Amino acid sequence: MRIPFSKMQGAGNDFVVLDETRGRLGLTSAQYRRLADRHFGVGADQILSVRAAPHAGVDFEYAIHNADGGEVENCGNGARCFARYVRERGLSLRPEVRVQTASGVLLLQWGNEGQVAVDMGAPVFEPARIPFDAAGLQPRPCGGWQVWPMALPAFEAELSLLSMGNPHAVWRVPDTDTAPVAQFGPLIERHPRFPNRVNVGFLQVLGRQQARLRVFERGVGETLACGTGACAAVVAGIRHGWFDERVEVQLPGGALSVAWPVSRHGLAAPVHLSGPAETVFEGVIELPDLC
Ligand SMILES: N[C@H](CCC[C@H](N)C(=O)O)C(=O)O
Repeated sequence: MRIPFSKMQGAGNDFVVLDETRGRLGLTSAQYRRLADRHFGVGADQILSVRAAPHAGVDFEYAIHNADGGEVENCGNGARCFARYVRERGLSLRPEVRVQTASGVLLLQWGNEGQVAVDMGAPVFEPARIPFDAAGLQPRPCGGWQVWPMALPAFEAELSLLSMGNPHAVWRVPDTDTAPVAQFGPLIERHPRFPNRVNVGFLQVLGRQQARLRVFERGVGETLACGTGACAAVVAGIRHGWFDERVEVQLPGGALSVAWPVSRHGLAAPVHLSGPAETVFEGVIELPDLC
């Protein structure tokens, strides 16, 4: 199957974007994996599928598949690339675009110098909705929980858990350069208390409006940036009292800006994410039938 695609990136988090506005391609999980493969395919952290609006309340639908082929609920960097994609292709010239994802509706707004702002919706803290199995655990103050990763010597960390439509665990570390991302990222990602697995953020607080972050993403591994991960880290830090309500987050691939106006709207306040989104190249791939 010959498939045209756009290769895009937001702060180094990279995507293959497919136009399914005239009908679905019907790809299998194995075909999504092949598209994401950096040796046998195009190479990407996620595959984004742009689809026609499923109902009158939104302008488009957007499906997200991780490099492991699994479909997921949300992608913040992908949402900004989505906005650029539909604008560059003339699919929408509106300054604001409403997009249905598997976890809800995102509002995308064009900013200056190619920046795109996304209303990512409100964070969710109830364990059952993250989801997180909290049986036998007492919540620590400010939303932090204590989790013991399995098959490890006495290892214990306080992880702040929340959902941005997709599940996140945030671990504050003294220095992201020395954070145990490769060692503990996969173990926490697959911890049995996370029935849908989890994205793992390693957060360094630089000041009340500055942070550094590395993210071991569910279904991918460490990426150069994670938009929902930046949102989760800032929300957790605000709840802990470490941050003001707008934070610049430095990730290995670039900077993202996150705001959560919780003092005005409470915990149900929407999280706003803004940052870059660029098209790297266009291409066509001959994709084999893979089951
Ligand atoms: N790996 C994530 C999806 C992509 C999130 C990330 N690329 C972003 O920008 O939010 C998950 O499994 O929930």
